[in-house]
Amino acid sequence: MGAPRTGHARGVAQRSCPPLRGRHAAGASQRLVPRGRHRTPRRRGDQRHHRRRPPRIRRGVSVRTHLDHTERVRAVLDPAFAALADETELIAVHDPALAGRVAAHAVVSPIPLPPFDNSQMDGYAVRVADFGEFGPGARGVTELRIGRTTAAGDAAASHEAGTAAPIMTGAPIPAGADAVIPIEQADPARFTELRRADDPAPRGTVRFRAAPAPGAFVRPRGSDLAAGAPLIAAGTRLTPARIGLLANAGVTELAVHRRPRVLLLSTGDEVAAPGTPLGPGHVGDANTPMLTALMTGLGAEVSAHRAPDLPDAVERVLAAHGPAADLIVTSGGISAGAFEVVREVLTDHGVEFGGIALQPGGPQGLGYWDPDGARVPVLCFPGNPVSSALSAELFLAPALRAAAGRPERLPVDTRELAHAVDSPAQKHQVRRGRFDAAGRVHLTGPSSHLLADLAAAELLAHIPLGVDHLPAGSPIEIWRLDV
Ligand SMILES: Nc1nc2c(c(=O)[nH]1)N[C@H]1C(S)=C(S)[C@@H](COP(=O)(O)OP(=O)(O)OC[C@H]3O[C@@H](n4cnc5c(N)ncnc54)[C@H](O)[C@@H]3O)O[C@H]1N2
Ligand code: MOO
Repeated sequence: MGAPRTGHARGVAQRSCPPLRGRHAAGASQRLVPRGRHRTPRRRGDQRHHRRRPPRIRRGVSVRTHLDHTERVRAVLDPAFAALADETELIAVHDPALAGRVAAHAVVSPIPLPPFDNSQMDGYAVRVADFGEFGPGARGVTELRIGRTTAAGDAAASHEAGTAAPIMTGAPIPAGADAVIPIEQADPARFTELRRADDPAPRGTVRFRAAPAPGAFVRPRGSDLAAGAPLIAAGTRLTPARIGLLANAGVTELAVHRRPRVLLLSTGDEVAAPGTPLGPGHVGDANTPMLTALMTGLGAEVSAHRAPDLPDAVERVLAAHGPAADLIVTSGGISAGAFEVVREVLTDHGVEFGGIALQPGGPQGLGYWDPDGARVPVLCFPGNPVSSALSAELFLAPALRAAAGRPERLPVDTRELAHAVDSPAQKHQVRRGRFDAAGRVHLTGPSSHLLADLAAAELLAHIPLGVDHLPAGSPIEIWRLDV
């Protein structure tokens, strides 16, 4: 479904960003209200119906929808992240640093998995033919001499006809045996004679009440993966199971994509460094560790810096750390105040700033920092912590997830609102909330300083552009934070 278009004529980064492509990465939010529902004539006093108002977007003030902005951000970030695939590094499969990285190439298995036929159970390896007239599955007592024991780690033995050879889980099936009977199904149901290769010959017998099917409890060579079959495809994220699989197949190191390097710059005279006592008018720096955690968790390598509201200080951080970055992310200093240092400095570099029809996250900046032809993508987020966090989730996280081989979006669902809610019709509002015992959605306040509510949130709820009221019981699209 398409986004409601706002018909803006000017916009953020129109000149400095590549042309739009047909992405609708955030388009799911537009499914919030069922199609046509708002077209049904509303009866007076019908409280179950939401109110949809035509969005009022002020012309000429660079306002665009969050979907428009998403497309523009992706047009900047996707090529930058795609270029990282050209640079690879080798990481040992047993190095914990491999977790979450992205394989640069496809890898095929040099061996079959498992590499040899082996037992799925502790029990006796047998030949089905030794069960004579009873045949597979038939009942009747068969007594066999006890053969030599094979344990996990032993080389495959040779099976002597007419014996039941003790075998442990994972041990190679002796050549000639074709089934395993679990010890619980033997009589006696415990090992009475365990003689390994170099021990004296085993003695005694064991009885079975049923003949096994050929292949019973045998894990055949190659039954997990054939030799030459793909272990992982190029672009695959290294999950724990994939790392285990590579190691199981004997792969010792792997070429992975280089991680995106992000320069994070948090600005504000009031933003206190960690560990410093809060002076008057100061606030603890929430955004630096919050955005660092988000980006690191999505596979980026973050170099975080703080600068006061002084253009020279911002320029210094950019000059020192910008050239090594694949992306520059800033927090704060971009709205309408008198000391908007990020906006001031980066406008001079060609980054464009404007308003998005989104709350929180209205002010945004997008473009490139390009002092010496470096052309480093720049994303500027507003300083309010919830605005910064949601901007990162809406605009940056999907691109990082795509680069990291993950699903781009948080899990999406539609739930019932537990209470009525109002929203500014001229903005797409992203609210935070929790589920009640019945799975209905309770929203917390809309303000972008409510970080404690975000920290406790189980969901982000979307109230689309044009909707100014949703009655209790309305379906509402949510993005799950609790999974
Ligand atoms: N006249 C207008 N004023 C504002 C508008 C507007 O359109 N017209 N937009 C408002 C909106 S919406 C937002 S969001 C903020 C964004 O402002 P900035 O990006 O310039 O951010 P700052 O002013 O630097 O900070 C805003 C707020 O956030 C706190 N902050 C900043 N950095 C951090 C940090 N690292 N950790 C914790 N808290 C931080 C800062 O102290 C401010 O309270 O502008 C509105 N104003
Ligand atoms: O956009 Mo601001 O983020 O609403 O508070």
